[in-house]
Amino acid sequence: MQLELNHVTKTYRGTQAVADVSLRIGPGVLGLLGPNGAGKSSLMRILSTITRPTTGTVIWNGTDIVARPEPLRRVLGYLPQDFGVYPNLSAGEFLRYLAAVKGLTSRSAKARVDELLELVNLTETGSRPVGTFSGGMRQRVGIAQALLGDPELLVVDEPTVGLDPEERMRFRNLLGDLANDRIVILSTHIVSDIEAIADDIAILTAGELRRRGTPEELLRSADGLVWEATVPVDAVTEIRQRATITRTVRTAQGVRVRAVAVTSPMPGARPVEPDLEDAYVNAVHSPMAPAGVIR
Ligand SMILES: Nc1ncnc2c1ncn2[C@@H]1O[C@H](COP(=O)(O)OP(=O)(O)OP(=O)(O)O)[C@@H](O)[C@H]1O
Repeated sequence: MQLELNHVTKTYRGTQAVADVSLRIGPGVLGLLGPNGAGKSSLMRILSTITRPTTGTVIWNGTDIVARPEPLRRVLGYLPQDFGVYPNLSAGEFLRYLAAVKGLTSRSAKARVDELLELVNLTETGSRPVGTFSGGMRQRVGIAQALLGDPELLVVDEPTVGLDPEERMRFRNLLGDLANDRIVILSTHIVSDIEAIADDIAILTAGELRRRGTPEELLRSADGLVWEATVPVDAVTEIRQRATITRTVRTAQGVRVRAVAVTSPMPGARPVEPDLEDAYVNAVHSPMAPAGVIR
């Protein structure tokens, strides 16, 4: 099971959304992390064969998905960012409808839908229309529809947008559990969405792959670059001009500032261990790192 992107670019009428991205992806969770507009959705639409790359190739188990999309489509589950539901149908009705569209027989569709409703914890919603569901419940319907065909490749685009913290956590756990024997690609701009479940992280910004590695490798890439100091409130604006601030906490003594910089960016700063948020901010804001892509 391997997905391979070779020098993939995507240009929309003059806007370069994806710039020369090469990646080899195997089983497990790949967290695709990047700010808004980084090109995550464009890349995911390419992987889902919804759109074609402008240049470059995408190879699924040896087959070029642009020339022959069918082998990948048969094993693909996709949850797009703008996933829509038929609001008057119940979760079961909606999923059985999609199963029929996918070509499942009504008997196997019923069994599969019941199994998936159980998996995403929506069995109890009965005949309640999906239109009355919370954001988190709708996203769980979205994941269930992506899993209808028991996909080998599951692509989920910013699935935690609009979820409350508890729903977000449940959703993350569900995705982590699903990754055992398939490739799960999850895009987000929130580091904590992937921190606990991704064993592989790719950071994209302005269409470029800035870093690729395990969480440990990414942490190491920010070693020696993270500083903390408590400073007067009015010093923060000036520090911001010299360093990328990743966190500020008000304390009785002033503001505790955490910042990423090559050298100490403020008086009295002490170096601290980077966390993944620091490593992400460093990857996005620093010029292309000397090491470039980690692997
Ligand atoms: N269909 C399109 N036509 C023209 N420009 C597009 C189209 N889709 C995306 N873009 C542009 O390509 C760039 C990358 O967008 P993309 O949606 O892939 O990024 P993203 O990382 O998913 O961001 P977001 O989280 O905001 O969706 C942006 O500048 C966007 O405006």
